[in-house]
This record gives sequence, structure tokens and C-alpha cells, in this order.
Amino acid sequence: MASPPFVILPHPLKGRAATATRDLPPGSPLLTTSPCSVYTIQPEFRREVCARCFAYDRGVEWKVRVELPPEGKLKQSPTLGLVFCSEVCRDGWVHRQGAIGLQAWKTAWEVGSRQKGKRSSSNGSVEPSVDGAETVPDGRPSFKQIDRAWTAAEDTLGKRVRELRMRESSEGAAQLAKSERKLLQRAKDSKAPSIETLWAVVSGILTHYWTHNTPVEVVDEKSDLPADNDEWTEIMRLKHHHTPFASHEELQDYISAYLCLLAQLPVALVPSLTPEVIQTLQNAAAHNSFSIRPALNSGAYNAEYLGWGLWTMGSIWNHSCAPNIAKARVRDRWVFVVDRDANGKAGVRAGEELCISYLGGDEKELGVAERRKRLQDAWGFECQCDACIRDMRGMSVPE
Ligand SMILES: C[S@@+](CC[C@H](N)C(=O)[O-])C[C@H]1O[C@@H](n2cnc3c(N)ncnc32)[C@H](O)[C@@H]1O
Repeated sequence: MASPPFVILPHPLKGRAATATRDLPPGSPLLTTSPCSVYTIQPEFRREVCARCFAYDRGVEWKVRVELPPEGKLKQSPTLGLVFCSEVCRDGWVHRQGAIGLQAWKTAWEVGSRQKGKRSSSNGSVEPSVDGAETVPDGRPSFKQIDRAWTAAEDTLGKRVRELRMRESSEGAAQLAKSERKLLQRAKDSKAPSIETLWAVVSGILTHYWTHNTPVEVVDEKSDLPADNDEWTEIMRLKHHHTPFASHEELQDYISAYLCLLAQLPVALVPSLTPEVIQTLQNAAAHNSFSIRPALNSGAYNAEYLGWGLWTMGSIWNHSCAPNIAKARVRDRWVFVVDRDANGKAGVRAGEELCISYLGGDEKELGVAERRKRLQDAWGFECQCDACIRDMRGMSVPE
């Protein structure tokens, strides 16, 4: 069997770096990822993007839905608010979620539907304590503020709700005192989370759950059944951002989603729904997620931002302003192949670092200073790629 085309080595300035083990001609396959472990779709594209393969056809609404049998007070079949481009995609998605996953998506759908039109209410919500002096310059909540907001949410409601859910499952809801039922209700009524946050949290905690709860005999490498793999370990291994929330509102949204879901998700998922798990997901997603855009061959405008996803294997590549890897999303996976080297020559040499570009479309044409600023603003790092080092040197050469 051929040796792997690259190895992961520590880099003094960039963390891990993928390095070619041998000369590789252009087009050499490097990696095809598994499906993503956390994702969300922008609300305005919800009915136009397949929830499994992300197919998008210039605004056409997909008609295939999940229809769970109505139960309890529900008169209609819950469709979970997800659409699929085909029955094959839907059935594959349903299979992948498992029974518990479907219940989790149903809860998210119920929370999302109930909260419609209620987005501005803050019934019983736990607002993060804001200390202006600590706000980092771009208005993001600081590490301390994030920590304080989660601690407040836990102390005010979270810990108690978790305890009541466990008791409710062992003793039955009827055993809870009226005041305890009221407390659960208060968590359910937490300030309405956005649907995109609910999706990200549900997909992420299901990844945590399946990593820890899939029996070995279920693992089938050929299917995309959630394996008893180390997906969670892979998430932990990624480069983490410690101030991942763009605003206090976004932080609050995640806390609200946490409390609403904690009060009503199937109890088996409660151990996977903790502030630590959600924070790990956010910290990892902020530095590693890929935008979901229409596939190039769909004929749709590729710049359209449909949502984001976290493909852990795809996050191994560092950025270069002169990348030597080409990437393409093929359905629910990313495929990476050798493109060209930093000097524009074909292929890569053994020992060369393998990089993609984190910049989109027009950004690639920017000058070095503007390019570096974009990378710093969006990704929080000072680019150390060969092209930047070369261009910076060029700038400092006296005329
Ligand atoms: C998706 S991860 C890439 C893999 C990462 N090096 C690791 O150790 O997991 C993105 C992070 O890698 C680092 N990185 C990637 N490209 C870089 C570059 N050109 N210069 C400096 N740091 C870079 C930054 O810390 C960035 O936030």
C-alpha cells in the first residue's frame, strides 16, 4: 500500500502543519473528508438547501421533508423544518441521526416554531454580565465575560434544571413539585434562541453523543453512519479560539439555546449538553469551519453564503496566499488535491507544506497589506505564509 502523501508535523508559528512526504504531481488526491460534525444553514436558505448534501439550485425550494408521525397534542406531522433534495438524501440523513437524533431535531423544531415571533422577549433569561472595560477591541465578549455569563446561567438555572431532568426521568414528571415544574418551564421559556444557533448546537451535541455512545459493532467505514470514531477528540485537537462570539447577542443566543434544550431534549442527551461541550464546539468552529456555498458546478452564484460547517479532517490545512492545494465541496464532503506549488510550478516537492487559501474569490487579488489585514480580522492570525514573507520583504527593499 502506498505511504500517505503527507504527514502532520508541529510548526513553530502555525501549530500543526501538513507536509508532503514525496513529490506529488498536480491533481494528486490528498484527502476526502467525512461528512461534517457541526453545521448550520442561514434562515433565508433553509428551504432551498438540502440538509444532508447542501445541494442548492438557485433558490428552488426542495420538497422532500422528514415526516414524523404526529403524537400528543400535535395534529400535523412534524417536518423538523429541514428540506432534502431527494428521498435518498433524506433517508440517509434519517439513518445517520438515529432515533435519538430525530427526537433532538424534533425538540429543536418545536423550540424554533414556538419561539417564532417571540425573538425579542427575554422571559426568565440569563443575561451575560457585561463589563465594558473587558470587552475586546472589536466588541467581542472577552474570555472572562464568556466565562462569567456561562457561570451565571449555570448557577441561576442550568444546574438545577439538569438535576430536575434526571429526577424526572427516574421518578416521573408527576413527582416534581409545582415550583420545580415552574423552574423547568422558565428554562423552556428562556429568551428565544435563533434557529441557526439551535441547529449548530443540536448537530454538535449529537456528534458528542455519538462519539461516546456508538457500540463498536455498529461501525461501518463504508457508510457514513456515525462511527465510534474519535470525532470529539478531533474537535478537541483543533486550534481553538477563546473569544469565539462575534457579539454579546450571539453569546446570549447560545446560552438561551442551551437552557431551552436542556429543559426538553431526551434525557439521554443531557450529559452531552453542557456549557463545556457547547463552548468547545464554538471555540473549535470559530477557527476551523468552512463556509457552505453553492457547489461550483451548480451554476448558482458561488459567492452566496448558505451557512457553515465543521469538517474536522478538512481543518488540518494551514492558509497560504499562494496555496498549493485545490479544494472542492462534493455533496457533504470536501475533496483536496494537489494544485501547484508556491512558485506557480506544477505539483509539490517532498517536504513542502501543503496549504489551502482561506481567502474567498476577490480577496485573493488583494495586495499583501490588505490580505494580511483580512486574515487577521477574520481568523485572528498574522499570516506567516511564504508568499507574505516574500511580498513583505519586497515592500521593505529600498528603491
Ligand atoms: C484551520 S486551522 C489549521 C491547522 C492548525 N495549524 C492546527 O494546528 O490545527 C487554522 C489555524 O492555523 C493557524 N494558521 C493557519 N495558517 C496560518 C498562516 N499562514 N500563518 C500563521 N498561522 C496560520 C492559525 O492559528 C489559524 O487560526
